[in-house]
Amino acid sequence: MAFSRIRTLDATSRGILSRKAVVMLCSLLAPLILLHLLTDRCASPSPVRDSLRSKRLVSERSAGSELAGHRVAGWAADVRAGATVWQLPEESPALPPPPDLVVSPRFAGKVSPLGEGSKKLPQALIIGVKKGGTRALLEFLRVHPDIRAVGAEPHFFDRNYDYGLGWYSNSGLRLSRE
Ligand SMILES: Nc1ncnc2c1ncn2[C@@H]1O[C@H](COP(=O)(O)OS(=O)(=O)O)[C@@H](OP(=O)(O)O)[C@H]1O
Repeated sequence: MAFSRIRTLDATSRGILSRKAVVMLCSLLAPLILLHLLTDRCASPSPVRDSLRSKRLVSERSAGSELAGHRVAGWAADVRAGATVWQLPEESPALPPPPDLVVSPRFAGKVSPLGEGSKKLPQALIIGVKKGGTRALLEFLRVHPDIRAVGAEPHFFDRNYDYGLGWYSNSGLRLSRE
């Protein structure tokens, strides 16, 4: 009698346990599947970006050379890498007109002791997180007589990359000395 009661209890607890296991498994799998779907969605290519970056151009290192149309010859990245791959836009029909660079009133007119120069791509970039002290670094570097620094942050890599190097080099900034 007592033995059969124990067997009945065991069967019941086994059922409860298996149901709990199924529920736990589902609650573990559901967020994983959701995460997978979300990451897939984020990683899916943008049609605009794809159409803009369909053309690739390998530029060889050539210090001091200038950008001519879609032909890129040399830049600071080349100095480090030896050669770099640029994805240049063939056309930009879907993009809004490129933004004008707005120079902060604090730095307006502060170009460099070198005065105006020709439009060239920069030979060095300052990259940093917000409030990381990049402005202070820029201002220290600007004091050097051989360094010409921009007064506005072009935000080329984070906001305006799709406008291409043409926009970057012709964005109204005189970036380096002739
Ligand atoms: N050397 C040094 N040591 C400690 N802190 C420093 C230094 N140089 C700049 N700062 C502080 O950095 C803040 C500005 O950083 P950013 O120029 O990157 O600002 S911004 O994100 O571009 O607006 C700004 O901080 P806040 O004054 O709190 O805004 C600066 O005071």
